[in-house]
Amino acid sequence: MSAPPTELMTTHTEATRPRGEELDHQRRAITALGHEMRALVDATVRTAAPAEVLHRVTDGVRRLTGQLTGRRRVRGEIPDVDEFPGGARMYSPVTGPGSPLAPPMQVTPEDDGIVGRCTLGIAHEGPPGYVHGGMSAMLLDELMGWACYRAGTPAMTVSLQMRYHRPVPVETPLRVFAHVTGTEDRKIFVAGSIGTDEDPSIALVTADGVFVSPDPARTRTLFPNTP
Ligand SMILES: CCCCCCCCCC(=O)SCCNC(=O)CCNC(=O)[C@H](O)C(C)(C)COP(=O)(O)OP(=O)(O)OC[C@H]1O[C@@H](n2cnc3c(N)ncnc32)[C@H](O)[C@@H]1OP(=O)(O)O
Repeated sequence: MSAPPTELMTTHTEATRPRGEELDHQRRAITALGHEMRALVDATVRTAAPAEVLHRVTDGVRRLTGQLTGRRRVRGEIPDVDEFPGGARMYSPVTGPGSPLAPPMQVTPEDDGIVGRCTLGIAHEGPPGYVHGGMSAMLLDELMGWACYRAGTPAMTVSLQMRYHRPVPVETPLRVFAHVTGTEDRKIFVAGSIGTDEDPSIALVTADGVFVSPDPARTRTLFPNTP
């Protein structure tokens, strides 16, 4: 019998999902590769190497990509190493230690809200020396989503109003903050800000968001692979 098309394959069953030591081992390996990939991204956007070197590196990277074989995750599939919603997301573009795109931001609950810490690099630059405005929105959107989850209501952004007061420096430890300011039925109102770790009292960027907790039927349609 031939193998089913990749897009029809299901995720691992509960019985085959890695646990304990095996899960830790897999997550450490994912984190190590993510770390090296971020170093590669940083080197890629900084280098002034001549074209011959870039061509040689391109060939090497293509060979490495070819080694990442095995079954490939398909759209909507929740990785076996993740806990969704509200737990580890190894490949999140914001918090995922396995993502070459993520800073990654470390998230810690605090009494009055939720805090994210990260340092962005030149790969995240907009104006020279400063963070791209879309990156600031991405950090805040993610952390404001965490604030909703922490308040007991996983929710999705329906509106995010950004205010850019001062430019956010790259290569500088940042403190992102989010807290729920109110709720109204399925709507959650969240405020957020970005400052530097050194002087978090100066808000460089602030945001007001409206999040909506989808009703159960909508959640099942949007996330059919959620346990
Ligand atoms: C579930 C947890 C997942 C967490 C993952 C991490 C998330 C990180 C943050 C994100 O990046 S989320 C990704 C970006 N957001 C989206 O893709 C959401 C796209 N929007 C939708 O899919 C639907 O709008 C949604 C499922 C969220 C809600 O659809 P529903 O059909 O359940 O709700 P409905 O449209 O009836 O709206 C509910 C209420 O919100 C109100 N509303 C909708 N859009 C609004 C808006 N833009 N501003 C203010 N209020 C708004 C709407 O008027 C209504 O108010 P009332 O009940 O008082 O009438």
